Amino acid sequence: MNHEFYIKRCLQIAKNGIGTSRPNPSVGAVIVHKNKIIGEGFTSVYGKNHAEVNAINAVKNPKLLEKATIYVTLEPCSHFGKTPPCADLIVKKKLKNVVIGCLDSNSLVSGKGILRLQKAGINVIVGVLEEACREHHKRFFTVQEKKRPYLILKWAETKDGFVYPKPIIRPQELVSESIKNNAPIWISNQYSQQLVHKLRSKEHAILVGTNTVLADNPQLNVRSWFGENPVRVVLDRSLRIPKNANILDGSVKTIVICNVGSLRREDRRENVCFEEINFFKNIGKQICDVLQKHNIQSLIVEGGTQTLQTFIDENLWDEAMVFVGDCNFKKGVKAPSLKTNKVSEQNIKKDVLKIYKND
Ligand SMILES: NC(=O)C1=CN([C@@H]2O[C@H](COP(=O)(O)OP(=O)(O)OC[C@H]3O[C@@H](n4cnc5c(N)ncnc54)[C@H](OP(=O)(O)O)[C@@H]3O)[C@@H](O)[C@H]2O)C=CC1
Ligand SMILES: Nc1c(N[C@@H]2O[C@H](COP(=O)(O)O)[C@@H](O)[C@H]2O)[nH]c(=O)[nH]c1=O
Ligand SMILES: [Zn+2]
Repeated sequence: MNHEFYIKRCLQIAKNGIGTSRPNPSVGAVIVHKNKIIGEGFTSVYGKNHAEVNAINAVKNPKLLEKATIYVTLEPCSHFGKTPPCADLIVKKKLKNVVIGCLDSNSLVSGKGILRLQKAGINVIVGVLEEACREHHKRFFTVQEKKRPYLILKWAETKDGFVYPKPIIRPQELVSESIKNNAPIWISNQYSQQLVHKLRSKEHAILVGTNTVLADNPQLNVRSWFGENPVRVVLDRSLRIPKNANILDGSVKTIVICNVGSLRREDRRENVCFEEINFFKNIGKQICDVLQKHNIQSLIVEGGTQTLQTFIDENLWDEAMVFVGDCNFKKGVKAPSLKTNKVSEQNIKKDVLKIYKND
C-alpha cells in the first residue's frame, strides 16, 4: 500500500480545518479498503468531532472497517477532552491498521494513543511524511512545545528596502479627528493583498505597532477572502491611539497592550481588552505571555519596522513573509533586517514573495 499517497490526501483535507478547529489541531483522516478511499474527515470546530470520528461516520458500509486502514496526520487522542478518545473508537470499530504521520506532543496523549491501539492488537505504523505533518500542525506544536503562539512576521518593502515613504510620524502631528483620513501606502499589488487576507483568515491574531495605527488607520480584517477575522492586537505603550481609530471600533475582539500603570478608567472600551506589560525589556516575550493567556494559537506581526524588529531581536519568530513590490521610495522608514537565508521565493505578478523560516 502506498502510505505516503494516503497521508498526502490526509494533509490535503486537513487544510479545511485550519482557522476553525483551534485550539485543536486540524487533523486529516482517510480510511482505505482494498486501495479505495471509503471515508474521509477533518477536525470539526472546537468541541465537535475529531477527524477520525468524521472519517468513520463517512463510511457507508461499516462492515468494511474491520478490514480497513485508517490514515491520520496526528496520533489519535487517548484522553477525554471535549470529546471521547479517538483511539477507543478505532479499537471499538476494530480497524485493522493505523498509519500515523506524527506523534502528538501533548503530554496527555503522546505515545499513549499508539499504546492503546497496539494493546488491542491493531498494527500501527508511525512517521509517514512526518516532517510534512509536523509542518502542517506547526501552530499546535509551537503552543504545546514552546508555550507561545506560532509567530509569522509579514511586511511589504520596496525594491530599495523601505516600508513607508515618509519619516516616522510623531504623535504631535496627529490629532484624533485626522486619523479617519489616514490610509496605508500600498507597496504590494492587489493579488498580494488578497493573499494577505487569505493568510489572515488562517491565523488566530494579528498585531501592529502604535505608529502603524496612526499612519495607516488599518482595519486588519479579512475583506478580500472568506473566513473569520483575526483577533486584533495593538501596542499602545502610553495609550496615544485616538478612540476613533478603526482598530478600536469593537467589530472584533481586540487586545491593547500598554505600559504598566498607564491604564485609566476612562480608557476602557467595550470589546477591547487592555493588558499591561513592562515596555523596558523583553517586550516580545511579554506579548507572547499575554497571548498565551488569551489562548491565541498563532499571530501575524504586520509591522511597522520597530515592532517587527522587536520580535526579530528577541529571536521570537517562526516564519517571515516579505512582499517586495515593484517600486522604489529612495527614503522613508527602512524595512526590518533579517539575517536568515530565504527558503523560497515566488512571483505574484510583478511582486516577489520571499519566505524565510527560523529553524
Ligand atoms: N509596508 C508595510 O508592510 C508596512 C508599513 N508600515 C509603515 O511603517 C510605519 C511605522 O513603522 P514604525 O515607525 O517602525 O512603527 P511601529 O508601527 O512599529 O510602532 C512603533 C511604536 O510602537 C511602540 N513600540 C513598538 N515596539 C516597541 C519596543 N520594542 N519598545 C518600545 N515601544 C515599542 C512604540 O510606541 P510609543 O512611541 O508610544 O512608545 C513605538 O513608537 C508606518 O508609516 C506604516 O505605514 C507598517 C506596517 C507594515
Ligand atoms: N503597505 C502595505 C501593507 N501594510 C500593512 O497592511 C495594513 C493595512 O491593512 P488593512 O487596513 O486591513 O488594509 C497596514 O496598516 C500595514 O500593517 N501590507 C501589504 O501587504 N502591502 C503593503 O504595501
Ligand atoms: Zn481525537
